Amino acid sequence: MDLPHDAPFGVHNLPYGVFSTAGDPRRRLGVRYGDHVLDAGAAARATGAPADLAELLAAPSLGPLLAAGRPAWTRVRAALTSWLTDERHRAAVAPCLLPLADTAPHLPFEVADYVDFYASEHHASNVGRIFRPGAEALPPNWKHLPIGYHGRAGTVVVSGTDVVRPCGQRREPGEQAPSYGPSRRLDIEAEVGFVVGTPSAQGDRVALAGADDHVFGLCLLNDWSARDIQAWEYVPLGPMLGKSFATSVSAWVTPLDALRHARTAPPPRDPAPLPYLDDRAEPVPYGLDLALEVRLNGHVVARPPFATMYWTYAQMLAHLTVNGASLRTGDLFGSGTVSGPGRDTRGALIELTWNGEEPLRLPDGSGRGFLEDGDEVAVTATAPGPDGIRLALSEVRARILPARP
Ligand SMILES: O=C(O)/C=C/C(=O)CC(=O)CC(=O)O
Ligand SMILES: [Ca+2]
Ligand SMILES: [Mg+2]
Repeated sequence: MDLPHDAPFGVHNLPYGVFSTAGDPRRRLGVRYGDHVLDAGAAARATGAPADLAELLAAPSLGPLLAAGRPAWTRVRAALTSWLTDERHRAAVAPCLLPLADTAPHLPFEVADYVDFYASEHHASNVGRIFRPGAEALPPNWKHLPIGYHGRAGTVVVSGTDVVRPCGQRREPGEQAPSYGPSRRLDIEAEVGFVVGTPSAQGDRVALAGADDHVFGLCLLNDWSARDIQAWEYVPLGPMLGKSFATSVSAWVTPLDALRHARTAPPPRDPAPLPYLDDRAEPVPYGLDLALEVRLNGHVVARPPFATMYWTYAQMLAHLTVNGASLRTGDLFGSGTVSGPGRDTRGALIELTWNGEEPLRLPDGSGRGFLEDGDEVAVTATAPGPDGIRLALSEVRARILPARP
């Protein structure tokens, strides 16, 4: 099957996922190729791939490939490229390409630990002003370390899974006591999620230059946030039930190897961070020029630029492990909401509508401060590829269902 050279999910991209079909409910590893999915295990068998590669690709999850480490990632990617482009393999591989529309996506890997950072200066400043009026927009530690919190790995769901409006305690301004009920301020957070492959030993630290030995790739992530539950519960220990009810990730994980052309210098840091976070002398820049788009009911409401993120994934990983905490295969860390400087580049409704005070107008004439039942949110992104082409990151999309009675 031939795809144009500049296809967004063409041979320069090759994101990984797990799928099944109506006719075959077994979970299988797939590689997205245009509007098709390559059944990777079947392709390995059809092409007579080396036994170790074939075994990694025959797994029902990305886990074994993630754990196999960077040399295996490189070999598998080279093999996939050759199977999809080399005349010798095309006839054998053709039956392994299934229409994407005939496949059902599953969570591509078992999420081990989930951490969410807070790495956009614009986002942190905006929510600081909203949540803490009268105080400094950024807390005093913000420019010295990538702030984050440990989230709930078990509620990470794959794109397309509906999200039920959470219930919880909330206290609105002016109310004396909290009440229990459905969140009235249900929000999105458009983020990039980084997937850890190679584990690290407890006690070890991962230096900036080690990040690419551990990080396999990335997905798009929506950290659903119930702002009313959050605001009441999170002082002083941080997010809990306001964010733990669901976090959505895209079905396809883009390998870091596909994003070589998206590498860019992060913004200048002032003050200079401590040496373990100081990336000024690093040979490769760890910033990534990803252009995100957020759609609400099909209508673009924001275009957040990932290149403006203050902290990079290498700094987040260095910070995560600087106390000797170990990494496990399948660890997922979110960048934090991606917001740029402009109003229409903000990755959360709380910023786009300034806490609901300035509702968005949708083309159907309705307004939105926060999400309504039935709303559908999709986050997509593109990145520079070779020869000026743009690669696509797979979308993360979900619809809001009413709270359970
Ligand atoms: O500043 C606060 O009090 C709250 C911030 C957030 O809710 C953002 C968060 O979860 C981290 C992020 O996505 O940037
Ligand atoms: Ca978040
Ligand atoms: Mg969440």
